[in-house]
Amino acid sequence: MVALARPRGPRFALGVLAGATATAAGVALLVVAAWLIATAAASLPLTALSVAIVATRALGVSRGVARYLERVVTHDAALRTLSDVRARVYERLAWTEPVHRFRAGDLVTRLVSDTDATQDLLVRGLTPPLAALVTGAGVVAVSTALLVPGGLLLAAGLLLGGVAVPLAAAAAGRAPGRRRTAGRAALSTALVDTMHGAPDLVAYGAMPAAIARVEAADAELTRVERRDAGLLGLGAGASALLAGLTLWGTLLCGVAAVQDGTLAPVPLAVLVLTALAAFEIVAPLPGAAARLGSVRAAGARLFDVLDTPPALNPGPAAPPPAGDGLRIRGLRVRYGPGEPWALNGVDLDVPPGRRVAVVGPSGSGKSTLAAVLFRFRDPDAGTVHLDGADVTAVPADTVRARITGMPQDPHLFASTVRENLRLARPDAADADLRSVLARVGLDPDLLDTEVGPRGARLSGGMRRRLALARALLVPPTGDAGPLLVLDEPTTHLDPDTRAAVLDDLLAATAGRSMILITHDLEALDRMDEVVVLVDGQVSRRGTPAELRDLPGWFRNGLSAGPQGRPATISPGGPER
Ligand SMILES: Nc1ncnc2c1ncn2[C@@H]1O[C@H](COP(=O)(O)OP(=O)(O)OP(=O)(O)O)[C@@H](O)[C@H]1O
Repeated sequence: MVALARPRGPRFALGVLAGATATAAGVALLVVAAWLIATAAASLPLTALSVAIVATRALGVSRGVARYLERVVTHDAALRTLSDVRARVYERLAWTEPVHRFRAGDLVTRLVSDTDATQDLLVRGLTPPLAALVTGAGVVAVSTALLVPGGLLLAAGLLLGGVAVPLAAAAAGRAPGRRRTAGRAALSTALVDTMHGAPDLVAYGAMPAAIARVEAADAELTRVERRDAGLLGLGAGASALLAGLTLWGTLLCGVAAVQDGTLAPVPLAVLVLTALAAFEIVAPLPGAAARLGSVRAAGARLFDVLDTPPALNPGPAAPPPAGDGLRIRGLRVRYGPGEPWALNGVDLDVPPGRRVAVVGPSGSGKSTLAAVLFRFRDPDAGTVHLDGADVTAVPADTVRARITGMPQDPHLFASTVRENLRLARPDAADADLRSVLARVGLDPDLLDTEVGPRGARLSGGMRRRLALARALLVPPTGDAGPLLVLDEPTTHLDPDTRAAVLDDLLAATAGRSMILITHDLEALDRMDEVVVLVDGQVSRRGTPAELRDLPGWFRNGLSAGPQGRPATISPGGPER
């Protein structure tokens, strides 16, 4: 984690310097004040003390200025590091795989709290110990110069308060820190799951159990936090005890030295107040050390996201040449080593302007094909060429500009219809937005309507149509436009709406290259080709009319109708 802050090294060094200056100024202020009071007590003329008086004022001011500078510089460096870390995490998430691997609430915690822990480490765990080291050495040197046993006593006190107590606090805080980080993740996972699934939980009467889970996670976190606070209190108490013991020890040593005549009375006051001030240097360390356990646990969770192997290779920055559409050969994909092939040797051609329907039973690999085309995953074997260029060899965003559409579960953002549409084309004029809404059968006057979280204020049909409108809005890049990949655009719609949406969709996309993944077999007459996928392999391909005459899943599905369509089919059966 510290390595992440390396680019901000000079700023952190300046922060350490400013922190050390602030602490040194605080100690020096007390030392000079002690000398001033003790010397003034000896009734010297006040003018002889003018330098010390000015020094006291200067130290008082410079202490505040240096502390301010330290806070500004270290927080600035830490926040810049944090934004670098966040950018890396978001970039990693854009490669999609962690999104599928982690639960939503857990991922939110990793993104927010665990990333924030980096700041905790840099601001509290890095700068204060280094500043303490620099100032502590200086203070011990001054004390030793005044009285060797006093200096040694102070060194021992500072080592105990600045090293032994923080080490003990770090050891004692390791397990609670881990539990605290895990507890925070458990609470937000339970909360987000409950909020997302609230309608279903209410419908099945499972809400009280879900709330009980949230309460249990909350109670566990509170318990751990309370123990954490106790630990912090113990650390602060131990520091105060050590400070008191060192002060008394120094005083006794100093008084003995004054009686022996080896130390004058004025340096005695300086020595004792130096010891008192010196513990300001190590005071923040036990608290910071006790937090190291949770910082380490948060760092491990953060690197869990950053180290998740990507499902695709981002590719170098070079645009693909314009050309002959999509050409897939021998495509094989699986979701993990040893898992069955979701796609197992698929060939598919979609020349510009051609419309291909991909159908097949549930789990046959249709959405996996869409995921490869949207560049959410890379092929494990085989090739996908778009206009002559291998899609894995060009940046994912370049491919997504030429292959666009609607994933199986499109997301609507809690904003207006206009803003949801502009996601696809930020510079689209209202006239374009109205026209695309009309094309998918939505009222063009809806532009300013708030759709609610995940489009909750729209009907299911309207949500689907809005997502379709967004897919259709992507600017065309050639005559046939970008290849449109629509993954079940009519799912969740009632049969009448489904037919109407498909009709509107096919009319609105006339002349455009398209892959339509669907379970609506009746409406495919306007498609140029139908490809039937079964168990990740192409079992039949042809025009809708040809397939209607061939035995197999397509003909069975058509005769069974929308309600009776077979969900699965045996892999080796004669009806493939
Ligand atoms: N994220 C994932 N992790 C692991 N396996 C997955 C994942 N997504 C899909 N699969 C598996 O890959 C296979 C193909 O799934 P896919 O979603 O592509 O099928 P589909 O034809 O789109 O199904 P449906 O018509 O039900 O949407 C299935 O066996 C499925 O269990």
